[in-house]
Amino acid sequence: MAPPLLEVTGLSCRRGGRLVFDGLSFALGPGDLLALTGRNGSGKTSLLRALAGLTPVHAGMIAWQGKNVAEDPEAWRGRLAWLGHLEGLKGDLTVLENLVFAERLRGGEPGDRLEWALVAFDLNALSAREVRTLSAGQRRRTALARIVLSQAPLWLLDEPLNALDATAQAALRTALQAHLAAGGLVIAATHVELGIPGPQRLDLRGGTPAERAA
Ligand SMILES: Nc1ncnc2c1ncn2[C@@H]1O[C@H](COP(=O)(O)OP(=O)(O)OP(=O)(O)O)[C@@H](O)[C@H]1O
Repeated sequence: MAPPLLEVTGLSCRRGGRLVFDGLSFALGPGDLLALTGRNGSGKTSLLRALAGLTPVHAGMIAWQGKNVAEDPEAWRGRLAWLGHLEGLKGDLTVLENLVFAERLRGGEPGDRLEWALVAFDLNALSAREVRTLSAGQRRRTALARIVLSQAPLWLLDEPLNALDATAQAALRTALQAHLAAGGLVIAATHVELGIPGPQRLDLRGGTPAERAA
């Protein structure tokens, strides 16, 4: 078995003064998919945000290749691609401009992969449209194209199937499987089955250890 790339140990997170989760530990290696499940408010988004460094952790450690990611937040940000409820796209830029902009922010040039990402999420016909004029599903497809372009080893996805039609869901599954087959890692919060064989599962129950044990 490959050694873990990502190790989460004893992670606790408070939001609004309340403990959302406490003492979470798990480890993932190359090609691992972790599905986060749990009721509304159980802490799935909070865990993804904590992993992405967007929400502070109260206790515990996140390590990548054995090194605490808090020691070099910039390097950590470069290793992950984040898809939240809000896509974080620039409304006044076109689909194409958004993808190029995101790649340049990461210090790269999309090159040939740009065409591939546009085709993968059926965005060619929309590439010159300003993102603010797109439907929810079209915006989601643009955000997913940005994720696959990123070449980040760890994808953190919050309800990635939301707003996607059947064709776009199939495109996402293909992209996820290619990423995992190439040794990438995925952590996805989801209320529905992702349709990828053999995910690991972490069922969040929220609250204090005593509440979780009840
Ligand atoms: N910005 C915030 N400030 C204070 N509390 C928050 C904030 N965001 C979320 N919370 C609280 O943190 C807890 C976990 O919320 P979170 O969004 O992580 O749940 P979730 O499992 O992703 O839920 P859902 O399935 O509804 O998306 C909830 O009790 C929620 O009310």
